[in-house]
Amino acid sequence: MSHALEVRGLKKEYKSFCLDSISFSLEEGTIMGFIGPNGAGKTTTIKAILNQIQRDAGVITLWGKDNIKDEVELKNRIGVVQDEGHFYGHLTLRAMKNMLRPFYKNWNEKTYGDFIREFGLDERKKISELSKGMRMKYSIALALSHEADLLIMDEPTSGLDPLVREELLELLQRMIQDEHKSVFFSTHITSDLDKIADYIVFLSDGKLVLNEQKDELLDRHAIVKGPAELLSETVRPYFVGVKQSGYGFEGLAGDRAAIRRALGSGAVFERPTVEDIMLYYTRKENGHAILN
Ligand SMILES: Nc1ncnc2c1ncn2[C@@H]1O[C@H](COP(=O)(O)OP(=O)(O)OP(=O)(O)O)[C@@H](O)[C@H]1O
Repeated sequence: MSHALEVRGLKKEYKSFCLDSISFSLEEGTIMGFIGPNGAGKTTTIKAILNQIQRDAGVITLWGKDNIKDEVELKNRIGVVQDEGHFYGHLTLRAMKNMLRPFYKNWNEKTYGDFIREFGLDERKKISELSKGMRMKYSIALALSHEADLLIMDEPTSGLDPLVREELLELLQRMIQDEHKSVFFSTHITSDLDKIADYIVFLSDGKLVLNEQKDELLDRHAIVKGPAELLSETVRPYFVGVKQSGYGFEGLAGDRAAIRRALGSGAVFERPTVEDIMLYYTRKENGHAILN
């Protein structure tokens, strides 16, 4: 299996934050969701991959090529969507597109036009006149119009209405039907990942907490509900975190088979969502694994 992206030992230190030697890789033909609470280091990682910030240590390769040394060649193969969007506000959408177009070897004007129509964008408008969602759509239209092999997107679905969000997710799934295309995107909308992600990378406070195939991650864990008396000192270590109420407890266990054996039929076992995983692990990382 070849890798579209490999990040090895990436470090970046700011005054009050440290991206702590993180490593992960993205296989061609797959979608990787990049999650973590505010300030976890997702944007910092994405900026390092795109060589927009200087890293302190580590190696980043795309299809085996160095992201700095081979930057010019690689840029043609990457579609980027970032919140900031490096656009000039005083230009119209058409003028901005005409300015960017010559930088891409495989620019496809028809694909671009189709997206502009599909997203209901008016090319005569100035960039500064766009709403947040429209700006995101414009950014996505540009990123998808030069036959990129890898999309790197920082919260692309934030600001999109539910219908367009759904369309984008479908589009990403269609894109990876071509087994050489891949998608890496950060999001806080974890339900998007339940729908389309193949892999999940989870950062918290600059540290890599989870890096796993989504289905394995969800199969391995279990949401467990039961009466308070079941939650003995012997079973507590099985849990990533537990919430207690007057009626009983709910917790996330990291080993579904083991917790089933330990608790037997007295408890209910459910498949977690990506959101459950993220919430429980975030609390654990913050030292709040047990909530009363
Ligand atoms: N230029 C900078 N100078 C100093 N600190 C920075 C700089 N850029 C980011 N940071 C800090 O790095 C940390 C990680 O920020 P980052 O934007 O990567 O997080 P994130 O996971 O993308 O968060 P969010 O979900 O809120 O977008 C934060 O504590 C932030 O304040």
